[in-house]
Amino acid sequence: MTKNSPASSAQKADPAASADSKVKLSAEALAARMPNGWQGDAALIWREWNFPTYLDGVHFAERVAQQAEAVKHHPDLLITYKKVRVSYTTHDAGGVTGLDLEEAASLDELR
Ligand SMILES: C[C@H](O)[C@H](O)[C@H]1CNC2=NC(N)=NC(=O)C2=N1
Repeated sequence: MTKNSPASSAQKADPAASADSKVKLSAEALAARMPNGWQGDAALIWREWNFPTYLDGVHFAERVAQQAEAVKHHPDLLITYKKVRVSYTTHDAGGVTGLDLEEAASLDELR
């Protein structure tokens, strides 16, 4: 691929397409690439957000779910009072992949 060639249509259409969702990351690779604010291990990564109201958390979870459906990569969502925990793993790979990291890093803008 030459330097100036445009990204493939698949990458433009589906940003998650660029992240490898097939290969489970090693613990070392994961430690080096863990997105800010996230924690976990090679099996699963998670992060919690606090909200002023319960419904603010529910609406955040809805935005996360909408994005998940768009990219066909679905986190677990635990909605509790004024708090939401999002957990990512790639079921098809048996653990955390680059796609999980990419999706996790993107959620701050949905807050
Ligand atoms: C066909 C469909 O895209 C796949 O089953 C997707 C759905 N959402 C998914 N979400 C997650 N977290 N892991 C997967 O392996 C996965 N696979």
